[in-house]
Parts: sequence; C-alpha cells; structure tokens
Amino acid sequence: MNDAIINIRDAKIYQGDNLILEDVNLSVNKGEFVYLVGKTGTGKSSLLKTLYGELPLKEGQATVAGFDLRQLTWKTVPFLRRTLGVVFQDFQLLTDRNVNENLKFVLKATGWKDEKLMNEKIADVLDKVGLKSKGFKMPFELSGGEQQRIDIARALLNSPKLILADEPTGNLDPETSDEIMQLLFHISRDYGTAVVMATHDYIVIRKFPARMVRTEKNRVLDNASIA
Ligand SMILES: Nc1ncnc2c1ncn2[C@@H]1O[C@H](COP(=O)(O)OP(=O)(O)OP(=O)(O)O)[C@@H](O)[C@H]1O
Repeated sequence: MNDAIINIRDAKIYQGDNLILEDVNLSVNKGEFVYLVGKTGTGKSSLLKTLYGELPLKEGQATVAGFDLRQLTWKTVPFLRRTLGVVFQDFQLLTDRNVNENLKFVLKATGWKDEKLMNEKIADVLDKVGLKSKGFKMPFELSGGEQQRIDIARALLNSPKLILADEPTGNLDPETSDEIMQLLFHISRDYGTAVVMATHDYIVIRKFPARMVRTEKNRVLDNASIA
C-alpha cells in the first residue's frame, strides 16, 4: 500500500465511551479526491477528527501520511498536523490583522522563522487560491467565498499531502461553492494533494463527481452512490 496516504484497518471510533463507527476499513491514495457523506450524526466529523489526531484511535490500525495513529502522543500530534491541511466550514481569521499577517501567524506557529521565506510562501499560497492581490485586506473586507479561499490558502501553507475538509461549502451560495470545488479539485489534480471532504451537498457531488464514502449505521461504506 505504498500509494496510500490514509490506511485504516479494522478500526473502531469512539466519542468518549460511545462507539460511533466500527469495522472501519478505508484506504485513500495519494492525490485522490474522496467525498465523505452520510446523515447528520453518523460520524463524518468523528472520522475526520480521528484522522487529524483530535480523537484518539483506541482500536484497530491506521496510518495517515506515514504517522501511526495508535502511536500518536501530545508531542507527535503537531507533526502530524503539519503534514495535513484542515479546512472547516466556519473558519475564522483573526480580525485584528490582515490576510498576510494571519497567514504569517500560522507559519510562525508551525516553526517558520525566515521572513523572506515566509513572505514567499504566503505569496505562493495566495496565488494558488487566486487571491494574490488580497494580502493587505482585513478579514472584514473579504466576502464569504474569499474567506473560504483564505482558509484553503492557510491549509496549503505547509505543502500538505492531504487536505481534510469538513463541509467547506456549507455556508456558501451555489456559485461560490462551485468556485471552491474547482479550487479543491485543481489542488488535488495539479499538486497531487489527496482531499477527503465531508459534505451534505449532493448538488456539489453531482457537478464534481468523485469516489464517495458513506457513514451509515455505525459503518463506513466505500464506493457509495447517490441514493
Ligand atoms: N464531543 C463529543 N462528545 C460526545 N459525543 C459527540 C461529540 N461530538 C460528536 N458526538 C456524537 O458522535 C456522533 C457522531 O457525530 P459527528 O459529529 O461525527 O457526526 P457527523 O456525521 O459529522 O454529523 P454532521 O453531519 O451533523 O456534522 C453523534 O451521535 C454525536 O452526538
């Protein structure tokens, strides 16, 4: 399984003592785009949280970007997070500083020190999300779609091999959703970044078809179709 960026075998996922998912077997290849669908409360976010080390994996085996989730400690979780990009529906920029400063804040928090390299990286990710000219804008000067692009730019800062996105189009109008989806597909296709995206939005899935994984009745069903 050399091409797998995620490999989960016989895992059980809990929230506290509550079993949320069992018999979880899932493999995602490098550069692959995968939708995670399923009714509300069936465990999509719990699965994503397990993948980025927020929920501990207590049973079964799983590797993410080469990290063994059973071996994670508070010391190694930050290293796992640095190899991932995480995108949320309701991500908030720091309101007291502009886009460049927001992105620099994240870089510094993840160990970057050289000003020139940081500025180059910020220009690079803003270019990738089509917002090259917006670095000096304050968050309140950005539309919802632009804020979501900045969130994707933030996720790209550490050149992730995998992006985990939890309903990234949830608050957006259809046209802006399409733009965000085009951007995520472009990142996946052109930079070889795998994307796992939880969504309820079947309109988006129909327009941008990809492999679908469904959470249902405490199980994860692979290659699901739109019911
Ligand atoms: N922090 C928590 N503590 C305890 N139980 C939780 C916690 N977060 C979620 N749960 C429970 O875990 C189950 C799965 O929730 P989860 O958020 O993973 O589902 P989801 O499929 O992502 O839902 P949605 O589509 O509404 O985001 C639910 O029964 C929920 O009540």
